[in-house]
Amino acid sequence: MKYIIGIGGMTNGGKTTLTNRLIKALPNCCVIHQDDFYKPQDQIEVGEDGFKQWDVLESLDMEAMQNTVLAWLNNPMKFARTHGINILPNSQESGSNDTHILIVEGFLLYSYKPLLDLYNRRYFLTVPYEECKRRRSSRSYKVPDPPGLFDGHVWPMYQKYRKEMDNNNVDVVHLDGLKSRDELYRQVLEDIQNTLLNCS
Ligand SMILES: Nc1ncnc2c1ncn2[C@@H]1O[C@H](COP(=O)(O)OP(=O)(O)OP(=O)(O)O)[C@@H](O)[C@H]1O
Ligand SMILES: NC(=O)c1ccc[n+]([C@@H]2O[C@H](CO)[C@@H](O)[C@H]2O)c1
Repeated sequence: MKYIIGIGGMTNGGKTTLTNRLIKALPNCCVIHQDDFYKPQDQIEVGEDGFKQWDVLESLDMEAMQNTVLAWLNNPMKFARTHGINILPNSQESGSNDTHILIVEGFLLYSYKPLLDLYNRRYFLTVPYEECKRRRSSRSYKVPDPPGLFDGHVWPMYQKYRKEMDNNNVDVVHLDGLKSRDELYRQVLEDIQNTLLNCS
């Protein structure tokens, strides 16, 4: 069986941290990071607000990301091999040989319709505004945030896409990013294991 798990949510919600723990624990598990599909910097438009529009869907090559997901679906073993992932089961559970899991991690996962129905489970990590801003201020992205980006672009775009997701009633499991890394890991691992049981 093949399962696709979405680890979505706001910037600095803790998606990458959680994902890195999960891939170590799950059998035959591959990962796709949405950030790897950013268009080249010179193709990121400057908005009316004067900021480069890093936090809009158009800045990502979502077709390329979709094709990567489809490549995994078509042949998870080959995908794992070509991405340097050890495909031997790292779990002692019986049957894990037939279980293939793909984790897709990113901040705008559920705003791209063509992929929406492919997820077996969609998680959504959030933290309050102040905590998000605090965590973001200590991060350094490939392109550093210019002054004012968080309040002028990042947060308004989060609110816009979040509203759309809520209005479209996208079925997500909300996760409280203020919980400890261990607690989140235990909660999601258990929930994924239940999802595997229920889907099989
Ligand atoms: N549960 C947690 N509690 C406290 N801090 C956390 C937790 N999870 C992650 N962090 C910290 O928050 C910051 C952001 O974490 P992480 O990179 O996992 O977020 P992200 O959602 O992947 O962000 P982005 O999408 O912007 O790359 C990091 O400094 C990380 O160490
Ligand atoms: N990965 C990048 O190239 C990049 C460059 C500039 C800004 N970002 C930020 O990454 C977050 C998503 O993980 C978004 O909030 C972007 O602002 C990423």
